[in-house]
Amino acid sequence: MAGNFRHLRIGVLAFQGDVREHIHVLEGLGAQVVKVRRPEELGTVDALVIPGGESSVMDKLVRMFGMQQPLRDAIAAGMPVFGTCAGLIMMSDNIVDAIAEQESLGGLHVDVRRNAFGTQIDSFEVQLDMPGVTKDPVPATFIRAPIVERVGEGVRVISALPDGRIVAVEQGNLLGISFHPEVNGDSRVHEYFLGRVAQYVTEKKASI
Ligand SMILES: NC(=O)CC[C@H](N)C(=O)O
Repeated sequence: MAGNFRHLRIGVLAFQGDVREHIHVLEGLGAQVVKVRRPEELGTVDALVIPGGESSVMDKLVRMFGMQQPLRDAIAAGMPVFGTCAGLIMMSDNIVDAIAEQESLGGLHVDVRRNAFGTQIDSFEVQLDMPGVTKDPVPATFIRAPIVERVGEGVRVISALPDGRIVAVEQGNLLGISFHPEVNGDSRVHEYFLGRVAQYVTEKKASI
């Protein structure tokens, strides 16, 4: 394992979705992990993971628990956030096919399309190049996955499928990925994120 992440306190937004899988990978990398459902819990973490699941349900729960504004504030304040699949949808400024009343948190300047590969049968796994994130390709599992249809200012495309569809982006401290790096027993994408968080925490301390 490359970094030492013991000093990092990582929140996983724990309303819905594959919370447990993310916790497993993050703890395996040595980070302290807490489930986040309340503003007080969000206030204790260095960074946040928004898991995969169902974005419309997650959105409802986020609003019901009074977490929409605190999460928007945290993103605006520069907190590193890593969203996978539904998590990417939650971070996006615009959901082109949002279901009625569905809102996102926004912050990540992209347009995203939900279920872009069709329905459940269109779950698949590929080996994906992620230059700048990992040296070798990562196994990427797509489950009713979204794609990024437009990237705005300051957004870097990290990975695209061979046909050009964008499946991973980064904008400052925000990392959004269409697939599920937490389900393959491969922790390299999380390790990359924790490396970014470590850098952020060091810079934040230096500026105080
Ligand atoms: N695996 C996933 O997170 C699927 C995302 C789901 N299709 C949504 O719209 O939220």
